[in-house]
Amino acid sequence: KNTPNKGGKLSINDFEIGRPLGKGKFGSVYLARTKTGHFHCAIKVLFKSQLISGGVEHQLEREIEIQSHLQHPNIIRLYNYFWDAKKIYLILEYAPGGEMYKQLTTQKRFTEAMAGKYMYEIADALSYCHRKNVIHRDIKPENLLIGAQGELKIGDFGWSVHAPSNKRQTMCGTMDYLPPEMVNGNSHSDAVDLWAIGVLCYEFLVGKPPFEHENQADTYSAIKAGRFTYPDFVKKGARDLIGKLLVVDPRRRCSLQEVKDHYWVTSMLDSCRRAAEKQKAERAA
Ligand SMILES: Cc1nn(C)cc1-c1nc2c(-c3cnn(Cc4ccccc4)c3)c(Cl)cnc2[nH]1
Repeated sequence: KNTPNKGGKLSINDFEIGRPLGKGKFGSVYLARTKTGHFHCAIKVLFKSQLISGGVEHQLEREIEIQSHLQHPNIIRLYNYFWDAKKIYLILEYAPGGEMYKQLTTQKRFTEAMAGKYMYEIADALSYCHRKNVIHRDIKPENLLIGAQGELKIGDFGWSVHAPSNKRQTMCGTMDYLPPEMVNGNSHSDAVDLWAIGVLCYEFLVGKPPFEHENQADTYSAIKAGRFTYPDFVKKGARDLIGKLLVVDPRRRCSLQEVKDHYWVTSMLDSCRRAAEKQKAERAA
């Protein structure tokens, strides 16, 4: 019934639920809007029973704790959460552009301008996280979304649910993004995110990750050796940046600030901004 909620306690009755956006092991994500004000959001519904049988309730607490305190234009906001007898509801920022992974699959690979802009945005988001002592540890296209202005949004802090579409076969537990120190079982630092954005940049430009091999053993050995090759169409500037991130020794990887200041990233960012200006001028004309 549509009685406004009493006493201000937020509940699912304050929202109108729309189509499913993502489905997964522990629950689903729905498009939703508030009954008052029609504010659009994404509601992630998780089943307590499955969280407990999955032994992941503490991970959820940590993810909520982390994501509710992060406020950055390239990170999906966690506005609020509440629960009822059987479920936990996370009220998340809605990203109208959908999943980065789907964009990449459809386009096969991104232009240098798009890849460079995305690299700036994710480096900015991660340096914000690292300043708050948060390591993402799970950067990959499946965990990225696209905002209303086509900007990259880190969509999930370790709680990825699978969208209805069938994702990459190796999706659950793809190890393409694992850095050598994690493959070797060594302790890891925020440098794991540096390695992951090196893999991401390569995949944005090439359409597949650099260490992908038929069998796991070859992927592991390629990662541990930092062994990969570029197709001819990958240009010098991009190779320079990727080469500074895909460094086996985590201490020798370039910093997020160096990614943001990298000559290839800044020149791609400028060309994106010029293209956007031109588009805006044409629309206004
Ligand atoms: C799907 C989809 N298509 N379109 C047009 C918009 C969306 C959309 N989905 C979301 C979603 C959404 C849905 N599922 N998931 C799980 C997930 C997490 C990270 C990457 C991918 C999937 C998140 C969110 Cl939280 C927030 N905003 C979203 N927007």
